[in-house]
Amino acid sequence: MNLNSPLLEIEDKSRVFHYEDRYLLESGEDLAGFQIAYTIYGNPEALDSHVIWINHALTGNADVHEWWSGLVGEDKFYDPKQYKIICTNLLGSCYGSTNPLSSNPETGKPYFYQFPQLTTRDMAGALEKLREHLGVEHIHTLVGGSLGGQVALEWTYQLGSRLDYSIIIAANAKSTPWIRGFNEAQRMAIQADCTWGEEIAEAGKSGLRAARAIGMLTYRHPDTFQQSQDDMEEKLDNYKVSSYLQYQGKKLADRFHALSYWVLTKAMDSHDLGRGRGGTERALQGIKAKMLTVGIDTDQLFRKEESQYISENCLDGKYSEISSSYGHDAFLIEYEQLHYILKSFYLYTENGK
Ligand SMILES: CC(=O)SCCNC(=O)CCNC(=O)[C@H](O)C(C)(C)COP(=O)(O)OP(=O)(O)OC[C@H]1O[C@@H](n2cnc3c(N)ncnc32)[C@H](O)[C@@H]1OP(=O)(O)O
Ligand SMILES: N[C@@H](CCO)C(=O)O
Repeated sequence: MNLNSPLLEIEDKSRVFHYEDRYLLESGEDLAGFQIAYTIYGNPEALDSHVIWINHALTGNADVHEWWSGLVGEDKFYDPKQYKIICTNLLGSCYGSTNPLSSNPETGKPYFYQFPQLTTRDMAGALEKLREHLGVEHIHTLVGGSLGGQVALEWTYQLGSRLDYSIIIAANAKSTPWIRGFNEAQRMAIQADCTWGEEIAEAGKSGLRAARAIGMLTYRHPDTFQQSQDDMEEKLDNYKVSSYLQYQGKKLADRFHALSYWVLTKAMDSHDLGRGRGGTERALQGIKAKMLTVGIDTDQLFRKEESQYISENCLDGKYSEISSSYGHDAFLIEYEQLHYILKSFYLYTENGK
């Protein structure tokens, strides 16, 4: 098959996978089945050796060619003419996968606050169920950033030799007290919303605005704000950065649910590749895939040393760095550097691209 044929039909399909059995979670609780929304972008006939699986970050969705448009798309680095590109909406998120607003099959009503705790391991396990359902025997590359990187690392461990390349960007092997602290502060903002506790879809919406504003401070860097949010005129109130954070808070609260935000930040807190596996170093040594970790020099949330730690402890690990004034979110923005880093990695490992 000529994967580069101009006649090749490129499918861009959003689908939903239904897992009907009981899904046991790390907490000991379970879900009475779940669904995962996913997109397959590219050649549906592509061989398993051409499957690229990409995870989104905290508030992303399955439409990877939209939120990572600089890297995924026709004539981009991950080109659907060449690859079968799969992206899911992670379990717990509100873009089509089972989340706290989904109907609980056992009660016929939304879970709301009864939704069980998820861990990154549970989220990776759900991806594994989808892989089995799709009959994908082998994955060429698994990529993820931030929360998506944590889930990707968990799944990398579980996939063993079914995976060739794992690319973990701005993430870590175990959540730090710093990350958990910021997540707790954001959940406190949600809890302070007087609608929190009500069984309505909009519960915690104002709190979510404040939570996103706190989050933005960790996704950017002081230099980003100095460059774009400094006030030129002398003033005593109504600063530019205030309007920026208000805007960002509203923008997220208008497209996301506080209940999902709660569950996903809790999952991020739970992340620990080494739990029950003799610690992170031992778990990392058990990874079979060729590993690239990418740190960001200005990341204040997931420090670059946490990415370095992963590659240093894997049997076949390489580290690269994005230099950016943008901070943590640089992995969603600095396409040119990512292109160079990815290309170098595949060339370095010889058998890849
Ligand atoms: C359905 C979905 O949308 S989900 C999929 C998309 N989202 C994801 O995948 C999540 C990951 N993506 C992201 O987090 C972001 O999109 C990023 C990091 C890639 C880019 O962040 P942005 O918010 O676009 O960039 P930035 O921080 O520069 O802010 C720019 C926005 O703030 C506005 N803004 C900038 N300064 C100010 C200010 N002082 N006051 C008010 N608004 C301001 C800009 O007008 C712009 O608005 P817009 O988003 O409506 O165009
Ligand atoms: N900006 C990212 C969060 C951190 O990766 C998102 O909204 O998904």
